[in-house]
Amino acid sequence: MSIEPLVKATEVSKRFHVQGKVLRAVERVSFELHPGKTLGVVGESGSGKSTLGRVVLKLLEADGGSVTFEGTDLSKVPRKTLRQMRRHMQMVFQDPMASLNPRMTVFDAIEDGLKIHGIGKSAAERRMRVEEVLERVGLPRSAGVAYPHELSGGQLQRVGIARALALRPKFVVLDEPVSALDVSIQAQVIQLLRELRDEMQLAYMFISHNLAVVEYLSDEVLVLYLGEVVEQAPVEELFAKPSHPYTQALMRSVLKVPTSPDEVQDLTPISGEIPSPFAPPPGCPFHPRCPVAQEVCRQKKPEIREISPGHRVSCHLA
Ligand SMILES: Nc1ncnc2c1ncn2[C@@H]1O[C@H](COP(=O)(O)OP(=O)(O)OP(=O)(O)O)[C@@H](O)[C@H]1O
Repeated sequence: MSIEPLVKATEVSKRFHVQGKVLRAVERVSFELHPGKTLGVVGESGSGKSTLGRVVLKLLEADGGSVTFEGTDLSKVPRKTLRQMRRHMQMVFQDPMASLNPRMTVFDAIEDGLKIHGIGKSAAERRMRVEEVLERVGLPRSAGVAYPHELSGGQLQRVGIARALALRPKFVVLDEPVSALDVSIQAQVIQLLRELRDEMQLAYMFISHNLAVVEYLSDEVLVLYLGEVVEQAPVEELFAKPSHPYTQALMRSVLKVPTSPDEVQDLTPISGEIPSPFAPPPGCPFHPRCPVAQEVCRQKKPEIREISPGHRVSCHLA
């Protein structure tokens, strides 16, 4: 493993201004990501996962903190350089249909990306590259002539992945890449993502609201609540010793990968509503929903602290 991380985020924050009010979408998030590794990002809807992904790729401007890619501070690179860097930093979305032009064939959609980034000297070279990547993501060559509406959800997501990977990126943000797919197809696509990562030494930021999906692919996990990291740990550690009540609640609220066909799983939805991001509660932002909250949690905001190497938690009681 290289000493220098491929991607490094330091205290990254992003605020939105909506009708005169400030919404803290991402608040002081830090992480390091190395080639071949996956950072899982989990949290309920509105916790800031997509915003974090976009800020890290500089599709959105951060308000605070910094992001470096291969040691280069993204806030300091000129637009032109950023455009050139983009091929190495790609994003795959939940809904591939929305990001594909309905009037473009799969082949053209993938080739388009190559043209934009000036990859492949000739049409023949680009064709080879498109066919190679289609095959690599498990699509038949004939898929190239298909239009998006002719493909299934799983095939479309493979196209989305192919389009990103044709550029041979180093870092890919996967934003809920399997959430729209049937459960049986989810496993296939996740397996594919894992193989591609290992083969190409890709670094992933894998965004999902489902901890069970994140577990299989991640090396480290960030748990976000109202834009803030409440827990951050190596994946085995997080699942062995989830230490924030929110992480524990998330774990109880999603189906695990069954260990036997007749295993019965008890699902407990997280109680209470997510507070308004415009007016987060005082003290610990999770206290109104926390089953073990005490007076201190209502009064004082916990600082994130390390409870064992690489395991950080923001809870008074952890
Ligand atoms: N462009 C925007 N303008 C204003 N508010 C925004 C914008 N984008 C996101 N937000 C708000 O920022 C917060 C974080 O949103 P974000 O989409 O990052 O969360 P998420 O965890 O990805 O949720 P989901 O799983 O639903 O996509 C939410 O309160 C959302 O309403």
